[in-house]
Amino acid sequence: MKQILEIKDVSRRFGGLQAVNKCRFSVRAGSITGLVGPNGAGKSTLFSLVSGFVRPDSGEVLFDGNHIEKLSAHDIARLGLRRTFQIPRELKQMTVLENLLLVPEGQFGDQVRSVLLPGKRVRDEERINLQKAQGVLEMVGLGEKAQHPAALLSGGQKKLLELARCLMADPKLLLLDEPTAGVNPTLIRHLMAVLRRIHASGVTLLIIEHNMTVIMELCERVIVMDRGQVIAAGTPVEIQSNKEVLDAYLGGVSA
Ligand SMILES: Nc1ncnc2c1ncn2[C@@H]1O[C@H](COP(=O)(O)OP(=O)(O)OP(=O)(O)O)[C@@H](O)[C@H]1O
Repeated sequence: MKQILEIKDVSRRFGGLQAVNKCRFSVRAGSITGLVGPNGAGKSTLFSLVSGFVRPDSGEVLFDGNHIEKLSAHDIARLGLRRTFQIPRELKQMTVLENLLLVPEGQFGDQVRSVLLPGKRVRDEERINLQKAQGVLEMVGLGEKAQHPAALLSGGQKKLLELARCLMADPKLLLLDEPTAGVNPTLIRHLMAVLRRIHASGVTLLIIEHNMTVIMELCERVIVMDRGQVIAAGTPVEIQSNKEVLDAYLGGVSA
């Protein structure tokens, strides 16, 4: 069983607070894995450590067998590991489609050599990216909104746009930070269908989520963190009846 992500004894301290403490787990390639835990457990910090936005104090992170713990966020993203944030970061002044067209890298049109290359090559690339963006917007269900200003999307639609922006980069692994937070129940069903579609297209998903219905329905395996550490891992059913997990959520006061 190939592991696409291996987190080995990763730690990070903020002043006096040990936010992540020798955290250790793996994510199987091709899986949908959940990452859960009470508020402040260190889940988002762990995402930042894995995606290069925050540097670990110690420990190793391997993506597709390669060490990435010292790489920049930009380089990690280029390898095919992308993340979303709890609060989407769309470019508000642009249309939904323009938000996607900004993502592809190394476009001939962006480079000095485009001046030297035949215009057809630039136009061909623009046409390919446009087709890709339209396909991605259809996939997430935003096809009708392509020409809308991103600022006018609902909270749930902004989450879909952020997903779409990630998909433009052809990720192998997507880290999703609370994709359903602030999303209305109807759109949550749609979002879950979209996540299944993304997964079926070959992308591995690691999802931080407080909505247990989403975790139970989507994930084959769940990792539970508390106080910066992994305290349990297993199937959603196993996790639900795990005493340590119940204690962590209830603040250690369960019977
Ligand atoms: N940049 C930072 N500076 C100082 N403390 C931080 C920083 N980032 C996170 N923390 C602290 O680290 C701890 C873990 O936070 P983190 O956001 O990773 O938890 P979480 O499990 O994602 O929580 P939630 O489910 O509420 O989002 C918290 O106590 C938080 O206040």
